[in-house]
Formats: sequence, structure tokens, C-alpha cells
Amino acid sequence: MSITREQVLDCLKEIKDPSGKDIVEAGLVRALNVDGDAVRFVMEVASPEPYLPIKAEAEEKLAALGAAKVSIVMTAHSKPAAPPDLKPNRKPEPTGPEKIPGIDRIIAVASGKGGVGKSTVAANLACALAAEGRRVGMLDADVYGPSQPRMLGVSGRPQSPDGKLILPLRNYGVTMMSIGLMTNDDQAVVWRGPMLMGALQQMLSQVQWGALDVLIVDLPPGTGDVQMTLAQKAHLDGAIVVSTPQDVALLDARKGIDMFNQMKTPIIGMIENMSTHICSNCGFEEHVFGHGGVVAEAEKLGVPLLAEIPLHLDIRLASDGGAPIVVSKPDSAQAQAFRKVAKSLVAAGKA
Ligand SMILES: Nc1ncnc2c1ncn2[C@@H]1O[C@H](COP(=O)(O)OP(=O)(O)OP(=O)(O)O)[C@@H](O)[C@H]1O
Repeated sequence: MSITREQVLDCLKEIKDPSGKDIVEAGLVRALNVDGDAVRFVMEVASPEPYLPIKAEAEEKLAALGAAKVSIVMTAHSKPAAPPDLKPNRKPEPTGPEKIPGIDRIIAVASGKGGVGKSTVAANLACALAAEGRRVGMLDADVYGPSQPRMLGVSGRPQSPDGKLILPLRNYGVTMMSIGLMTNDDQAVVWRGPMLMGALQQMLSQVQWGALDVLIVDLPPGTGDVQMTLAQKAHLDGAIVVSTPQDVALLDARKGIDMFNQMKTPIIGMIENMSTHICSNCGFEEHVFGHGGVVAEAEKLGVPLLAEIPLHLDIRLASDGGAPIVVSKPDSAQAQAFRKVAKSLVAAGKA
């Protein structure tokens, strides 16, 4: 049964806090989310114990209202900020990028332009590294078009039994978390700066990644807030820049490389995607988007060219169908192109 936000609020207003005010008026109910018969909210309280009976009462009343799933997370008030320390010559607190406990390396997969196949490359690379026996994580940070859930065939909302740590999902040996799993399908999310930073920070530090050899981060295209925030919050071990051979894509890829250089993130290399088209009927090879552009660019910029991935129907069918080609057709030439990159990264101690 579907219930409305108003019904939920009316129901919660019947519950009194210790001061006698109703809990909605007292400002205890935060971040209320009503989705069909699921109700979630945060109760912001000074200390949880005295409020446990109120939480139980809310759960009972909401269940009686028809809510099949009720999740109430109790959080303590945030501590008041410490007064500024104005003593001269005080060493600044370290605020730079930090290593995330349990994660040995972080590799960002980036592109200057959208639609060049960055997510396809990231998904196949993650699966290929898992096939090499590496412990692999995938953080889909493409806030504008999160596609890893679809590509890695993962769905459902990640659970958080203790209300603090989020349990990631897993498929094909890849532990994954996506911003797409935290929002509703078909719901356009307008991410503003602070929200974006909060969500990214949460995915880095509140997801129970476990021990990982490498975390692949699928970045949104371009050079925006997410890239900056990521580089500020986490120590990035390297970036792989994906581009098609056209001049326009290359122009944007160059901007991406420049951004990583400025952020002092080492460029592991470039990947030319949709390099040549091989007809799935006759095997005829043609250069739809030109050829060799990325090789020349990589040479000019002094970064390695890691692979030239052909434009092939099987690659699209596989990743759009929820099983990347490395998993669905591991012996195909297309899958081997990705596996070669994974092997070389492992051999070079980069993944
Ligand atoms: N080498 C390839 N051969 C055939 N199809 C491909 C290839 N690479 C990617 N595609 C297809 O192109 C489309 C776009 O790819 P993908 O989503 O990976 O791009 P993207 O760069 O991550 O895009 P965005 O920046 O919008 O997230 C997808 O349908 C994908 O299956």
C-alpha cells in the first residue's frame, strides 16, 4: 500500500518528545523520505538512549499506518565547532588527500567528453582485474549518468544494518557502489556542490569496501567538481583517460590530462575506444571515427597508450546487457584487448 508524506507526518505528530512537544515540531524528524510503502528518516537527538521508546513508538505507528518498511536512523547532534585557535605559528591540520584504510590503490577512469565509452572501459577493466585474481572495487561516481549498476548487472538498494556503514553490492568478483543505487530510477538528480561532496565522501569512507587491491573510480566526463573533490579527499594513484580518435574528443581529453597534471595525479595512460569498426557479419574493418588520433596524442603528451579497443556490436550488447564482454565472451578478441590492459597493470604493480 502506498502512503503519502502528509500521512506520515500526521502520524509522527501524534508522538511526543520528552519535553511534551510533538517530534515533528521539536525538529527531531530529518531527511524524511516516503517511497511507496517505505519510510525512512533520520532522528537527530543529543543521545540515543532516552529516544529509543520514541523510535519504537514511531515504528509501531507507521507499521499500523501501512508502512511495510520503516527505517529510522538515530544520529547524535553534531558537536559544536571548536573556537578558532588564533595562536601564531600553529601547524595546520593535515587536510590533503588521504589513503582510505583497506584500499591499496585508487585508479580513476576519466574522459574529457561524454559517451566515448569510459564506463564500458571501467567495467571491463574491473572485471578483467578480478579475473586476474585482484580484489577489485568499483566506485561509480558518474553523478550525471551512473551506468555501472546496469553494466555490472547489479540492482537493489545497498543496505546499512547499523545505519552507519553502507554494504556495497558485488558481481563478477567486483565490489561495487554507485551513486545510481542511492537515487530513484528515472529521477533526475540535481547535484549541488555540497551535496555532491557529501555523497562522494560517503561513498569513499562509509562504504564497507573490505580489503581491496584496487578501487576503480568511474568519473563523470569533463573536468568538474567530482574530479576536484575526489582528488582532494582521496589519494589517487593514477588516472586512465579514455578517448575516441576524433579531434573533438581528443581536445577534451587533453584538458582532462592537464587537470590531472595540475592535481599531481599520475597519468597511467590513454585508451583509444571505438578505434576501428569491425563488421560483425563480414569482419570488414573501417575507421569510423578516424584512426591513430589517440596514439599520436599520447605520444605528444608523453603518456603510454594502453589499448586500442575496437567499436564492436558485441561490446555494446554485453555492457548494456549487464555482463561486460570480459565476462560474457572472455575469449573474444575484444575481451582480450581489455584483459591485456589488466595484465599489464598488474605486472607493473599499478593494480
Ligand atoms: N568499443 C565499443 N564498441 C561498441 N559500443 C561501445 C563501445 N564502447 C562503448 N560502447 C557503447 O557506447 C555507449 C556509451 O558508452 P559508455 O556509457 O561507456 O560511455 P561513457 O563515456 O561512460 O558515457 P557517459 O560519459 O555519458 O557516462 C554504450 O551504449 C556502450 O555500450
